[in-house]
Amino acid sequence: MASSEEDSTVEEKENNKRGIGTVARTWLIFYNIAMTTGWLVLAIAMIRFYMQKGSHKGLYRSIQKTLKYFQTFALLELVHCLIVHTSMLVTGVQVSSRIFMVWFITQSIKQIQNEESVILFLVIWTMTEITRYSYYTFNLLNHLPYFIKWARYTLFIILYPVGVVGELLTIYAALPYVQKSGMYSLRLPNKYNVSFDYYYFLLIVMASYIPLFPQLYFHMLRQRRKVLHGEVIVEKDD
Ligand SMILES: CCCCCCCCCCCCC[C@@H](O)CC(=O)SCCNC(=O)CCNC(=O)[C@H](O)C(C)(C)COP(=O)(O)OP(=O)(O)OC[C@H]1O[C@@H](n2cnc3c(N)ncnc32)[C@H](O)[C@@H]1OP(=O)(O)O
Repeated sequence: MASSEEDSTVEEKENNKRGIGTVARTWLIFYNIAMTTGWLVLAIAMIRFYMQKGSHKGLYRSIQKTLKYFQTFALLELVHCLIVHTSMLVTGVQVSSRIFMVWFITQSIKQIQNEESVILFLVIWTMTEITRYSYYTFNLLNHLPYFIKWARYTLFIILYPVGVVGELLTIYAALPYVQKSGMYSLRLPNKYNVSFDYYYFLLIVMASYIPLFPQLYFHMLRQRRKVLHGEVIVEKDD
């Protein structure tokens, strides 16, 4: 009895430290378990597909539903910024670039779905998200194994740039199809009198990785120093 009271006091103290209430904490635990499970299902589906077919061709098609579902669900992370200590700007860039890759590139341009680069970013995203969501879950439960904490704040050093390479190569592979089909583009003359060229938009998106990706990467390096080495870091307000 005494011990369970002590446990709940420790838990309350941890929650107070994070500044989140019981309802928010319960929701986050549910969300993080659901997301860990989703990305684990994706990992198993990819491994099974590759073992059965011996090729990556058709892999994206076979997992697209699960991917779309769980990556889109991650939009909720923008709402979570209101309850956890995280930057809305950093989260916004991260989530929107992923949604963009799934819906406006890979899903929209069927011809590129069998590119190796698609498998590259899918594998990298999957490894990252299984680690990240299991870290959040165990952390919220106050039972965080050190290796998960270490993996969360170390694997990204390699996974982040490799994931970016996969994404950029995929957008690059999409360019000729976008140019040829004129998809999502609006040519003049039209009744709105505006023009939009998705091909050039994609070139701008690719170029925007140059200023934006280092911000995300250095943010994670600062988080690493804070969490693994206990450094006190003063972040600028977003
Ligand atoms: C419309 C066209 C748009 C085009 C835009 C083009 C932009 C191009 C640049 C973008 C490039 C991105 C490429 C990317 O997609 C490639 C990859 O992802 S490759 C795979 C490798 N990736 C990673 O390793 C991802 C790393 N990124 C992240 O982890 C997050 O996304 C990030 C938002 C960067 C994390 O930042 P955050 O500040 O949240 O860090 P922490 O995880 O340390 O969390 C801080 C505190 O918040 C608590 N927290 C956060 N979320 C939760 C949650 N769900 N549940 C519970 N708690 C949560 C966390 O515990 C920390 O709290 P405390 O400090 O109290 O412990």
